[in-house]
Amino acid sequence: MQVFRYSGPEFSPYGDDELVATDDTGTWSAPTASGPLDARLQLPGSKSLTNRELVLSALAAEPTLIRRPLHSRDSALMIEALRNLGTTIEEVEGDGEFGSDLLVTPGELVGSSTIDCGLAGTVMRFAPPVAALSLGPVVFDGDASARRRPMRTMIDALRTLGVDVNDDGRGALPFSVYGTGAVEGGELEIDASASSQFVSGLLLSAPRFTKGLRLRHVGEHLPSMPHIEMTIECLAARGVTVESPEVGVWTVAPQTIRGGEIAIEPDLSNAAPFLAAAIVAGGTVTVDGWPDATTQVGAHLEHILPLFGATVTRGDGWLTVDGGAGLLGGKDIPGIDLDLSAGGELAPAIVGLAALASTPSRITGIGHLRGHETDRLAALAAEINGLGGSVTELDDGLDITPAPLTGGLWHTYEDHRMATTGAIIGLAVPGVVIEDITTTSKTLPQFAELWTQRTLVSPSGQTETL
Ligand SMILES: O=C(O)C1=C[C@@H](OP(=O)(O)O)[C@@H](O)[C@H](O)C1
Ligand SMILES: C=C(OP(=O)(O)O)C(=O)O
Repeated sequence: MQVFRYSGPEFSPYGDDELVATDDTGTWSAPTASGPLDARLQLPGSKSLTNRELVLSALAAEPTLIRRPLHSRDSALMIEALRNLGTTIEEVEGDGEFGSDLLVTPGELVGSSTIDCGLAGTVMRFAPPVAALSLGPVVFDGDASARRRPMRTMIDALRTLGVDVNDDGRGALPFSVYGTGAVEGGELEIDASASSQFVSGLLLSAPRFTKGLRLRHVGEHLPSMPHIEMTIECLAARGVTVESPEVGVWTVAPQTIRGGEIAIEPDLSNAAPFLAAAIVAGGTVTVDGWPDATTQVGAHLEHILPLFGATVTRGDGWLTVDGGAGLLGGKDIPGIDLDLSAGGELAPAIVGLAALASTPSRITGIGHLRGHETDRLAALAAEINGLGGSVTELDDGLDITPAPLTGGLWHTYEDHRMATTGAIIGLAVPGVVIEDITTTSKTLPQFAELWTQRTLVSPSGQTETL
């Protein structure tokens, strides 16, 4: 097995032991695959589950041991945020391949701090209701690009609940939450069409509101429903009942949030580029640790990837994608027509595959991706078109027409999923240079290592083309 290491910024040729070409700025020459894969890998924990469990552990009545959590920028920011609010979080030895377990001991919630949200939607939407429960002012800010992400719904929601919030009127970071140690709660209407995380953030803290919460979504769209289901399931596992008397309405009575021991599933959304690699290079990619039942939207890959001609098999704790000969072996990838409103998080990888398809694709229901790490619709269109592709932006999606792609610089817009989408395309298109592969540290710091060492390793143990 060859060893992953950073090397110079120059693109190609890859020496025998130069698996990854990246420099201090994160520039990375995406490896091309030369033959069918036979890869099997494990992935670190789910960002969405880790950050929910961290919040619930901080709000719980007793300590929680979080097993096999994600260690990444987004989880580190959440840990820091909750520590600032009075929670004790210790790293303890665990059995996971990707770092320590976390022992979370809830404390009295205190304010008087500044919380750095980075670019993490989960931190900027889940932590403000916790700050509202704390005593003292809390300033929320983040990366420059985070100041473009929608926050108005949360700011207005907290104000409606009687919490004093000070912002500059843009409905975005930065803002300050003046917690008084308690939130009364009660009836609340919000428009969560820009992000499901507004619903999740409010539901996570709602059991600690004096009167609980009756939350109604009044907007036209509600994206990412599986993520709301995930929130409800995480609460249920801690003994908290959330009722949904009608679609778009949730009620939570004031209840105790239990601690205990919680194991985090692998991040199935981060499995998407690895599984997509089998469709491009051919052969098989297996992800171990695949849960039998899950609320993670990545589970939908089992049904989405066959639309691109793959055979997907799921067994006891694993999922395999078989791409047959693969695009590189002469097998065409069919285009697809898909409403991805439930799984917007998967869209960049799906669009990456669609850009390599032989027939047109239309991906819709993802207008809210304009408020993700970057305007993902604009970014995907610009980067694929920059390589010679033909992508048109729709109000709520993308039209992708087949066109021959050539190598070039793939900009990443500080977006982890832009980087991994460039890697998918780079498997088939020589000369794709990812502007900054370190953006993957947001949810999968090991991406480049796993991509080169685990995915592109042939049965003989030799790394394909590298
Ligand atoms: O609650 C969560 O953990 C998430 C919800 C979704 O957000 P949106 O509803 O804003 O798309 C998803 O895209 C994001 O990556 C994670
Ligand atoms: C939209 C995403 O992240 P966030 O949690 O920052 O919203 C994502 O990971 O695709």
